[in-house]
Parts: sequence; structure tokens; C-alpha cells
Amino acid sequence: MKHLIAPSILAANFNNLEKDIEVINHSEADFVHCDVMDGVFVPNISFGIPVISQLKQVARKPLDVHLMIIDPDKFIADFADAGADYLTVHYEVCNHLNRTVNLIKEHGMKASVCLNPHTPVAVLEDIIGELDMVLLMSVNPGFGGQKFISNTYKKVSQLRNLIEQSNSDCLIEVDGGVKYETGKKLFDAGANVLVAGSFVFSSENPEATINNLKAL
Ligand SMILES: O=C(CO)[C@@H](O)[C@H](O)COP(=O)(O)O
Ligand SMILES: [Co+2]
Repeated sequence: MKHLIAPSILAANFNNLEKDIEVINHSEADFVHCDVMDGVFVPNISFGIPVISQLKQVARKPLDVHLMIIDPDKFIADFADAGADYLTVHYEVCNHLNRTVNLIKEHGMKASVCLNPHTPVAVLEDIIGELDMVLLMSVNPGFGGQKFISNTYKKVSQLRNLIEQSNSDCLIEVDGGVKYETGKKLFDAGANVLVAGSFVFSSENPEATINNLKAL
């Protein structure tokens, strides 16, 4: 089973983002996780397309862009141009999820769908075969540094079963409150990609923390 790490730059130093991207570049991280928030779908505003295109110039790992915005279809072309490699949309805002997923792929990106903590895995039954990744939120989206919701372990196992039944190679990513203990249990339950923000960037040695997560 693949074990991948996606440090979230929401917890990085915005006065010197390049320095933290270099930490990620030098580490064993697999992706750079970028949280885009619109202040409507979630009660917070982070950063958007211009920041992503600048990051793309310094990041040597694929950009894993997590859109927490309403009406994502409107911006899919812009995120592709900015250099997103994986584009994640929230199930809760997509009335025509199949169309949105197709649009992401037509723009050359990997398609990923995110479920909020209260959204059951079963809603993906009829689309799982089309997805490159599913992102399970293990906190309510909008902020870093929140407490992990332990119902997520059960959802990881359910999703792993769904993926196996559909014979797909879709990745399972988990986002929110990931530390060594939660991360280890998530990998054991069948997760492939761990997002970690505050745990990495508040640690004394972010590069070592990334590498330790990868080795769990
Ligand atoms: O999408 C989000 C929050 O909405 C995350 O990607 C956070 O950035 C994770 O932060 P930590 O919980 O790891 O501090
Ligand atoms: Co995120």
C-alpha cells in the first residue's frame, strides 16, 4: 500500500512561503497540499489562483489543490493554468459531480472528491471508478489545528472496501488533525495520503516530521 505525505501550507509562514516550500522539496513529501477557501463554503478565506501559480514555480512536488469553494466549475480552467496537479472539489457543493469530475480530467488534472465529516462514503458508490483520489475530512473544513474526528477511521475502511469492490486504484487521502498516532492508525485502516499542516510546521524540525510521518 502506498504511503504518501502532503504537507499543508496553510500552516506555513506566509511571509516566507518559498522557505517552507524548500523544506517540502528537500523532504520525502509527495505533494504540496494547498487549501483554497472562499469565505462562503467555509468560514475562512485563505489564498487563491495567483498564489498557486507562484508556488508552482518553486515547488518540485505535485500540487494537491483542495478547493473549499462554491461553484468550483467556474475556476477549473484557471487552476489547471496555475499548475494544479490534483484538483479536489467538495461533494457538498457539486450538483453535477460527474460533469465536474470530467471537466477536471479534460483539463489534464487528476480528479479528487472530498467528503465532509458528516457525509457518508456511500454517496460515492456510482462515481468511485472515475476518481483518482477521495479526500476524507477528519475535521470540519476551514481551519488548521483542529482536533481529529475519530469516526474517520471507520470511513477509511468503508472507502477501502468500496475501492476494492470497484477494482479501481483511487487513492484515499485524509485531512485534518493528523499527527503520528492518528496517522499510523489511518495508514493501518487503509489510507494512502496523509495531509498534515500544523503538526509539521509547528514542529521543531518540519523536514524530519514529514519524513517520520512517511515512515509510519
Ligand atoms: O483543509 C484543511 C482545513 O480545512 C486542512 O488541509 C488543514 O490545513 C489541515 O491542517 P491541520 O489539521 O493538519 O493543522
Ligand atoms: Co485541506
